[in-house]
Amino acid sequence: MDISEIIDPLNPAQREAVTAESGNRLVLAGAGSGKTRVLVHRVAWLIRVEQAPPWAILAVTFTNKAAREMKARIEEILATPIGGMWVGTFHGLANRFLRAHWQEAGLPHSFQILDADDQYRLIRRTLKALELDEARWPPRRAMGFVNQCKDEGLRPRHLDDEGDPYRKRMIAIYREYQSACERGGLVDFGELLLRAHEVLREQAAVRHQYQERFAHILVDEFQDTNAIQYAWLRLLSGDHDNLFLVGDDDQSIYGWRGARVENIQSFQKDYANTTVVRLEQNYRSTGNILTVANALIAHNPSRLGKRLWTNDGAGEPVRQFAAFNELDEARFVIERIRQHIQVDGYRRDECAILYRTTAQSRLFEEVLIQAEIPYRVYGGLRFFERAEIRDALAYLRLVANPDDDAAFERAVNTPPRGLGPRTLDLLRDQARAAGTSLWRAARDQLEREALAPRAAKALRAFVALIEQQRARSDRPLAALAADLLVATDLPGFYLKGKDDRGQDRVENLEQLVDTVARFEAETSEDEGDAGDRLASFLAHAALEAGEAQADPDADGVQLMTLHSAKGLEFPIVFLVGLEERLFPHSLSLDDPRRLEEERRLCYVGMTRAMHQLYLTHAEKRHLHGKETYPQPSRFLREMPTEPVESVRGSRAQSRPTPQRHGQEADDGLRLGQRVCHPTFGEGVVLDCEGRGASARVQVNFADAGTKWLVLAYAKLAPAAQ
Ligand SMILES: Nc1ncnc2c1ncn2[C@@H]1O[C@H](COP(=O)(O)OP(=O)(O)OP(=O)(O)O)[C@@H](O)[C@H]1O
Ligand SMILES: [Mg+2]
Repeated sequence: MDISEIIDPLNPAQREAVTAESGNRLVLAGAGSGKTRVLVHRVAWLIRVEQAPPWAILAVTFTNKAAREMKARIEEILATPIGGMWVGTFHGLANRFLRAHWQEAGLPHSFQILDADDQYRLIRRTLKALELDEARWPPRRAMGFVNQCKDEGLRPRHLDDEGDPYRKRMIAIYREYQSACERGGLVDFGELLLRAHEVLREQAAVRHQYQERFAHILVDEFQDTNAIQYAWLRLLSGDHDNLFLVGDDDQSIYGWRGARVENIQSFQKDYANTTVVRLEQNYRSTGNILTVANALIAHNPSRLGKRLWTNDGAGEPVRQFAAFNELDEARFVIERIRQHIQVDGYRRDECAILYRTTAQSRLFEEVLIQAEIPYRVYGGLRFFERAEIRDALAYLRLVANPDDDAAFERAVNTPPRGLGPRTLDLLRDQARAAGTSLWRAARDQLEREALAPRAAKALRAFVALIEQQRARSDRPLAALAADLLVATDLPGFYLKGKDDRGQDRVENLEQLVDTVARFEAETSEDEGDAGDRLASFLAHAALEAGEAQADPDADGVQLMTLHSAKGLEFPIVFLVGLEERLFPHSLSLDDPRRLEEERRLCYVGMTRAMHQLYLTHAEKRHLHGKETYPQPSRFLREMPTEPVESVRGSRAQSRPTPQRHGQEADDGLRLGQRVCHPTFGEGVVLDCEGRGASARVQVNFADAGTKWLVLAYAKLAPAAQ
């Protein structure tokens, strides 16, 4: 048996983890130390050497993309397909489980997954049904409450209002929302996990079946599991001591969404016989990048403690750039990317721009478009989230399950059918009173001829459209999707629309038909039983909505939030917007625990870089519609000065007259002179450039940090010496 492919690419510590005998293992190790590699090779080892059948292995990844990559990599090592192995995200796996056990779970055969947007709408409808004012009971807060309860495994019946009227109301909203979900056969993301957990907990036969089946359970990014996910793992594993978990407490960045880094400690307590494996050699980043990242994360007090080292050289210094505004920042970044591509020979997709908030991508996109450099954005508006795609999906969902109220609401007047708000309100009232879906209420109203003739005609046409499509459910899915586009005339509606993206939207709709066809071709062998391919496509759409772009192969500069960069690596990384209130985010400033999480997020961002890391911030930025003068991020101050080098980049590009550096400014200010600014207080002149109206000075203010100011507006006065 040839095992060299499995163990040769590993160092001794990794090898030990990969070839370990059965028993619980926790691989606790820093960024880039090969945790994901160990997991992949472990699966290959189990199949090749321990002769574990693929179907006896369950592997959990953090994204669907990571799951696909893991599967591909294992198949490459083993040179054989591994169909039958369960590999996916917790949500994807819970979905798979519930599709197989819908009866035990008390769900309809073709239950529909609600994504975050649908969930939000349903919460709003719930508030309306309860006659609660959104201003007093913000739907986002209610949604957060529901999701948090589900992540902790709590149903309304488990909750006690503790005499608190606010909490009491939230529980009432949760209860009402949940019954609306039950009526429509709808399952939100939290419900997938909770429901799967309940089935395993309460139905011994099912539990035993899976405990027997999964001889090996492996989890990547364990530090970001929440309470219900951990409980789920415990049930699946039973007392088989077959958990192989890898994680890094310094990279726990989803606490705000219920992830519990404490699960790492709980695991060691709950399973006393766990062997902990540590990996300390980093294979990803240069010495300089590691030095700076290690120094930053050392500012977090509560760590399990580990240090990373590398055999590679120190490499380039980490480079820091202070832009004078966000446009200057974007131009600097794009200019550097151009150099790395043209001079150093990097590919575009080897350069990544990472930011804290999605809104930051827009300016980078504009500058990239101007520079004619292709790019791709992760985590922007993804294919399955676009309005036109959601409209088309709403029809598909009604075909799968007409009781899906969220889909009904979306489809019934898109394109407009002349159904007025009064008719719709009437349907909602009827549905609520009778405890049924909007679809049933609509049919009932039509049967009883209770509607005004115009409304009745419009509604009848809508019901007939859906029923006709339902009657022919044996077509291939792509044919169904194409027929629906014709029957609804969504393309015509968008072409006639006022917004100038009509053509774009029509192309997206056409792409949906292709996507459906591809899905069907790819899954026909895998999910054979799915008498319900449509339901499984819709689940796929809902689960994928969180990630992947339409064209995964495009070679473009990569733009993404720090959160979605988790687990990835790029030769060149730009970590941008390192400013107080942006990063760390203003919402985290008052809470030490959230501040630590922001620091971990910064650490995650830095440790994505292999060869070169840039850290940038702007001295002036439009934020929430206001012009602000942010302080550089505290994270910059927490980094050592040594392998960090300040660069003066392409300022020339955004500055009219770059000549005359470092001399005397037009109105006689000297380098090194102390000056006073009405807002920023006292500082020292560091640099001057330009003449006349465009003359600028760089001042290091004692309280406000270093800034470039236009002399004509700056109202600088010489400070008393
Ligand atoms: N023993 C090794 N020899 C050479 N390269 C390695 C070795 N182990 C890991 N690598 C490489 O180092 C990089 C980081 O590995 P990997 O992504 O598995 O780390 P990780 O610990 O999962 O990182 P993260 O914490 O960011 O998820 C990858 O490019 C991987 O191929
Ligand atoms: Mg990893």
